[in-house]
Amino acid sequence: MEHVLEKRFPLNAEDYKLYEEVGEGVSASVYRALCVPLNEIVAIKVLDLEKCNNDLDGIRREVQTMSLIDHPNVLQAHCSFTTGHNLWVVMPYMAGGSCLHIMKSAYPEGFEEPVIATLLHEVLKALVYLHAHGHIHRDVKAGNILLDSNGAVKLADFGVSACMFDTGDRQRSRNTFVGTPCWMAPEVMQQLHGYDFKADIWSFGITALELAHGHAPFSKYPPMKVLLMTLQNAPPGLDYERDKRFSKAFKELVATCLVKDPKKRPSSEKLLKHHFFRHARASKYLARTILDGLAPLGDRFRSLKAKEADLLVQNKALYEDKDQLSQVGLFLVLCVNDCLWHCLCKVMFYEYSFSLCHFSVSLCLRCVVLYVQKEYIRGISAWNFNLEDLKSQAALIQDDDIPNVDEPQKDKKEKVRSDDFRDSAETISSVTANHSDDAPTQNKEDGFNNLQDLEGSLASFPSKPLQALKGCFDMCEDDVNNNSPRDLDHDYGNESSGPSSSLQQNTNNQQKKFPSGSLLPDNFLFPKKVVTDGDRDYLQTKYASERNHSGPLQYRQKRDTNNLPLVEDTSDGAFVQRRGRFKVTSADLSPMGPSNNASGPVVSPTSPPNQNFMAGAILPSLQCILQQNGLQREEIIKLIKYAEQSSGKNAESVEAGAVDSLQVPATTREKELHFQVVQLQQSIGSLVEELQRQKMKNVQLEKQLSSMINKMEK
Ligand SMILES: Nc1ncnc2c1ncn2[C@@H]1O[C@H](COP(=O)(O)OP(=O)(O)OP(=O)(O)O)[C@@H](O)[C@H]1O
Repeated sequence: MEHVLEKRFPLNAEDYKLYEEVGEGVSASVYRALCVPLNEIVAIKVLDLEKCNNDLDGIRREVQTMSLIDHPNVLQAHCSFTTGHNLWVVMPYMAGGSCLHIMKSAYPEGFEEPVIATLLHEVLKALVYLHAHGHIHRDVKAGNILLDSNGAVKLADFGVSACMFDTGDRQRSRNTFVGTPCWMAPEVMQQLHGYDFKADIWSFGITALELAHGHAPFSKYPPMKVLLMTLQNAPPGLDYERDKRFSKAFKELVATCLVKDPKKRPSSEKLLKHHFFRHARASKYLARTILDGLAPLGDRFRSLKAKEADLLVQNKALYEDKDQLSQVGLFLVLCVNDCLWHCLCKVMFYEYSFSLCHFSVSLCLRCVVLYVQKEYIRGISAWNFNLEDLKSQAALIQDDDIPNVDEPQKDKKEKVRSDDFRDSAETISSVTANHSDDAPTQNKEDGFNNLQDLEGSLASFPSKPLQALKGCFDMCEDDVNNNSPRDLDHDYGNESSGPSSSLQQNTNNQQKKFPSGSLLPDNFLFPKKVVTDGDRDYLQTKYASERNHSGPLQYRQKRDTNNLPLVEDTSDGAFVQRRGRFKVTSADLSPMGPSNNASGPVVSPTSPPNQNFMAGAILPSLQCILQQNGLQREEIIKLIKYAEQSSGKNAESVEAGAVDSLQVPATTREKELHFQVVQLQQSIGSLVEELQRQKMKNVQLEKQLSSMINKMEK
């Protein structure tokens, strides 16, 4: 055990000399510094309290936790004090930096297995210690695993940790929706029964995959999609084919951690005995292998930051160009004849046929384009999305991985080239739940397609589901309560110390600061280039660091530079492009229209060849607009169903009514739906309140019961 506290670090800013910046997180910048009286190099995390005033509770928790813990694998704070409006947390300087930064600098494809085993072993020891002392870390990820120059590994960042021994309001924080989406356990997202230490085991499993691949599963997707994918899909894992370089033991370890039912996950203590850790070496091994030859941390940090800043500039320019391009595209498409539109409609909006088909039948092209434009704008305001966020969410998500990167494990024989974001319904022949016997067979076509599942998932959120989702994952119950019609604190004596920020505040903060995972802000567009790998063309990120190595609250937006189609496989089925729920085949894109659709309108073969190009420019925009609209429509139907059910009406007639209501003219329909949504929000609000009240009663009753049992036992 280290006994650094005995050294008595001074509590005065003048006793420290700040050197270069070595890290940046959502809430803080970290500097290398010299503690002058002790002549010791330290790291100082500087938090601007004025900027963090919505999360003082989190900061207090972090500082408290960091000063009380004492384990060689947990980053302990030497001391902390305020200076001006800043809080300084003085801690040991970890000269190797975080595993994430090491990967970004030198191992973009991830580490070798012995390195991973060694890292994970050390991290697991930290978790065993934390769990034994009642702490849930809640943000285990490569960005929070720090290495010292001698290879020592420490788990850092207790900003969102929680204590299992907390009671009252602090206990409620265990039901809080915090963490980083890609690493977040399903039960943390679901908010059904709260969660415990096992949430860290899930994040540990995701971290294992992150260390193996250089990025976490789903890291390229926006948070909302990550949530849905985590909840709906079979857990991610190491792929039998793609991850051949990894041992069976490693695959098993990952599979053991990534089981959806937390009860079926092992405890950290049990996991420590897993045979995979027989491969673990002493931490010095890390110094020899991954740290050797690396530039000093400050330099690495600076160059990563510069590289990402460059990308930001490039992509901003590209994005602006692209905006202009799509305006031109819109104009051009307006000039294209209806015939082409009908063809495209069939191709692109095939899956929306139930509600959108009539556009292609009865509306002219100009109306369609105007309609989708209007819907797009309406969509933004209707759900009160931040425009940039919405653009990101709607961004055409492209698989920049070699196929099956993060695909859930499947039985080798039954493995189809399915992926939630790759597959269309017809390509899915079977998907077996992987190691998790509770993981149901999934509809993996798209994270949004299974209405029932989605409904279930969303219904389980503590407050307005969409708001919970778009709250960017750092929302606590207080935020929720602030949005409910009545203040729960009134009923339950809240010490009101929790964050009281609105979602908007969170979003704003997030735009100002960049999480540790990345040195860049949100809403940042990444270019991809088409590269050729053997006989397969695919879009590749320009830099490995383009992925969403996000800290809490962050996600990355990805777009190709020029809307080039993602060529996944030009052989069977000739998939040219698959984005979200859409699938476009090369046949579909042919001027003859989709060959397998006899009823589909046919484009004149004499159509000018540049029509496809023009259409290509506009298709992606239309795709995302319609995707958003489709989602919103589904949400509205669900909300209507939900409210009607809760007021005792017949669900079937509601659904019929909801669908019928989609057929009436847009303005009337909008008004009606809007009214119903307001009503629904109100009734959901009161249901949530009631649920919370019952939960609290339950907790109190449980406490009374256990104290009675205790008394009786005595
Ligand atoms: N003691 C340390 N020594 C060296 N580098 C550090 C140290 N502590 C933190 N860092 C670097 O600074 C980055 C940000 O620190 P930290 O994670 O504590 O900030 P944060 O705002 O809580 O970040 P986030 O919540 O985004 O993970 C880390 O990812 C790491 O690269």
